Amino acid sequence: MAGKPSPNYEDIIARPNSGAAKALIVLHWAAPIAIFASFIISGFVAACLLHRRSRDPTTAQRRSLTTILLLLVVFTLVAQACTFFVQSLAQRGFWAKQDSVVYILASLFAYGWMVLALHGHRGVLWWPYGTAFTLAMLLEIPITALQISLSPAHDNFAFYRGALQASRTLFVAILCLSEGWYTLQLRSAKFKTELDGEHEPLLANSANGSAHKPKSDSASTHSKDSDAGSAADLDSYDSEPEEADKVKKQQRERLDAAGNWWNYAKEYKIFIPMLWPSGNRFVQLCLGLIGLVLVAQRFLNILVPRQLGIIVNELTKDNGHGHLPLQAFGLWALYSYLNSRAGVYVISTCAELYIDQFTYKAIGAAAFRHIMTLSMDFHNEKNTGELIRAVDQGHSLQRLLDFALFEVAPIFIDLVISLVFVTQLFDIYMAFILGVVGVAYIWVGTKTAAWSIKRRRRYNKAWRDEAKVQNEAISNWTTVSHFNRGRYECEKYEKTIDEHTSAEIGYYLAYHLGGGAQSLIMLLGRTAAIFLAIYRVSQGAVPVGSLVTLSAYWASIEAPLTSFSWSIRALAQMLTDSERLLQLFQTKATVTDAPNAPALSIKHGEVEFTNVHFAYDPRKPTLKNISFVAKPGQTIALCGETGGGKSTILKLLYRYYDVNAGSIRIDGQDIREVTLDSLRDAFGMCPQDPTLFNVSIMENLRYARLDATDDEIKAACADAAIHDKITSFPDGYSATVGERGVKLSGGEMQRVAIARAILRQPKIVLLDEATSMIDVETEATIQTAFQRLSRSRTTFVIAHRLSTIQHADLILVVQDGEIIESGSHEVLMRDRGGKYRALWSRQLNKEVQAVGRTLEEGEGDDGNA
Ligand SMILES: Nc1ncnc2c1ncn2[C@@H]1O[C@H](COP(=O)(O)OP(=O)(O)OP(=O)(O)O)[C@@H](O)[C@H]1O
Repeated sequence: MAGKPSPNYEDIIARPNSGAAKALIVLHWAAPIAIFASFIISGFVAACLLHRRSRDPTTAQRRSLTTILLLLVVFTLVAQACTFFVQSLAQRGFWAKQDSVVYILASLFAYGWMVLALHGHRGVLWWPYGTAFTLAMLLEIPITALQISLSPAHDNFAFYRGALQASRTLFVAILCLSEGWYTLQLRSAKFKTELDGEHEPLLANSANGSAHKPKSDSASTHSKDSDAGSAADLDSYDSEPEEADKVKKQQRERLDAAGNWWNYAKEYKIFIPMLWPSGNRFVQLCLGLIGLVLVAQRFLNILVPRQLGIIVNELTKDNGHGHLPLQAFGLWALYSYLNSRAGVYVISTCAELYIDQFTYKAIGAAAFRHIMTLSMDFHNEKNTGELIRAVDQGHSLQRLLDFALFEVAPIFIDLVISLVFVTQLFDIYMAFILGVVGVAYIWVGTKTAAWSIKRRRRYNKAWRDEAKVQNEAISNWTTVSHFNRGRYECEKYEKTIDEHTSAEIGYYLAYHLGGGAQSLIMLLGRTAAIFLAIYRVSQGAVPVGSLVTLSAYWASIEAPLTSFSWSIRALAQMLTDSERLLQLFQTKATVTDAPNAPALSIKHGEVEFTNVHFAYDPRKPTLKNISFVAKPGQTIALCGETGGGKSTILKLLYRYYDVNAGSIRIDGQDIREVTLDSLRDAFGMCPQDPTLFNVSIMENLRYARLDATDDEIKAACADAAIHDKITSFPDGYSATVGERGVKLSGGEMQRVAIARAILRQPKIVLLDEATSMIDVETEATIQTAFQRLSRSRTTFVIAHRLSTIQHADLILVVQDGEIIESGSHEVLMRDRGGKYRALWSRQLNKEVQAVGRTLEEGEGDDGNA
């Protein structure tokens, strides 16, 4: 080490070689490090243990008192530093002992950090302060005792330093006591609240809703905001179920606001299987290669500037003698090449490409698979534009693995290496400058990240809103034009663009201002380090090559710090962007396979509904006590007024939803106890409003049975009375149908859907108003195909046109979620007061009136003629 020994060592302390003096040196080095480490570690532990930042009414007062006392501590340190400075000016040859300087500088750093941390958030996490103050008091007392006992007599400067040291110990003791007092106060307040709670009724959310109301505003603030495992959690147990989600959301927001990254990041473990290539040897090899390159880079970062210093030292030694340091230069050239983008970096950048592609596929495929397995309730609520953007933004997680392994880990290693290297090159003061610059740089980076994350969230929301408005207007263009709302939609869209751009500016301003502040810190640090290096060279303490090495090495110091701060911001951005993807993955399908469920086996096709109850919304029952048996091969018709629950019966049979009570069995097997795939494979469904993919008609038809031949598809189309129509299109079966089939008429779409059902040759047929948009003449043709399709297959038909279901084996009349009549057409028609008979007569009346009107119009025309 190149440190200069103290010229007047005895001036500073008496008995320099005594055990007491040695103990003081050890305490000087250890105390600030231990105090700072205890503060950081207990902060980390508190965050992991879900301790919340306290925002109770005493926080402001407690924070002010702690700040004042901490500033007094800082003042004593600054004053002590001044005594050394003034003494070095006043007494020639006086040089402060290194351990005393390190003690003062490092303590300044530790207490200064605590003051800043105290004002970083609205709330304060007090636990780390309590730990650090207790430790500080335990260490400052022996330091004070040793310092005073070792002070030389009649030395004014030593006397002042002793007095300052003693006052600092006093301030730290007051800090300790005040922490203890406030903690006890809070404990007793909390205890009192709990006791009061015992007098409240057990059913907190009683009918009048007043039982759980806080007694006063301050009590409410206290219960919500006090620390660890606090009343916020209790609130969530006591609230109404629908409130629970809201409370959870608020809790999460508080965790965000508290900066509790550990808990926030823990939810992301869901993505680990997508990021870690457990089954892919090649990608694992790529990861291994990157690891090797990282180790090599750590060495090269030091070897290149060190070699330059060696060249300079050789040149200055033999200045003007024509000696060329060829070997040193050759090594420098080799190290520089290896450390360049043409060297070992090529390996890591190529390997990264494969890792990125792996994660891209893993995340994209998993998200898509998850969306496809979600149940109908999710798909009814979803917004397609938002969903697609959530998956897109979720891809930023791709960088997460690179980030964790190849950026964060090397940064810490680089920082430790650089501290050791500059200490070895110069002295502990250089390492101190580096440490302060590093911590200040990272601190500003962290603050900027926290500052910009809120803006980033707003920016993301504005971006999604813009996509949502755009998507809705474009996909509902017909409705927009029906109501001539083009201008209204344009204005609405422009507003969302304005919100998006203003949120974008807010975010990027925060981002760039933070970057500027960090650059300034780096510049100041560099200036201080170079100045110290020049000073040490001018003193002859180190060779000039060390200055050159430091100058060249500074880039290697800056790089990890810059990427650390970038990485924090990138992590914040990645996590924010992927929040929605996380929510998506956390959404569970409500209809799933039971564990080890067998496949459905259909021998006869008997379907039995037993006391089925169901509601989309628990407040309004949709189906009540539905029971019937469909014998194998029978056709069951469902009719009744609109909204009665007919389609819901088919949806339950298809297991779009699970029944709330009762059961549905096929050949004696409860449909909840067989696999969904095997169940749905058994059905051929013709929905009320079929939709088609924007591909050719042929491809749309083949979707029903992927291995169907062209001839089979054409035969099915002929049965569904659509073959001739398709061949009349200019492109025939190759014609594309437009988005969701808009190029086909409603009747044509229905016939394509019928052809699909015929092609599928299912075991059970479900026809939900399959011919509602088809004219009577064509329907008669299709009926023959239906009869063929439903022969020896259990068939369910929903139809409003009763003539189409009169031959059904069993007709169920559904009204307000109940089966009010059942039987064959003949049986139901016999009941004079029955609903079915009434429906028939109403429909017949309508048809007679229509025929009458047609005849009248015909006669009128004849008369006119
Ligand atoms: N996804 C849903 N969420 C909430 N309520 C729904 C949903 N689907 C249908 N409903 C409601 O359930 C009730 C029954 O609807 P369903 O579609 O089964 O009636 P339906 O008898 O088939 O009517 P229609 O003859 O008009 O097709 C209606 O009141 C409807 O508004």
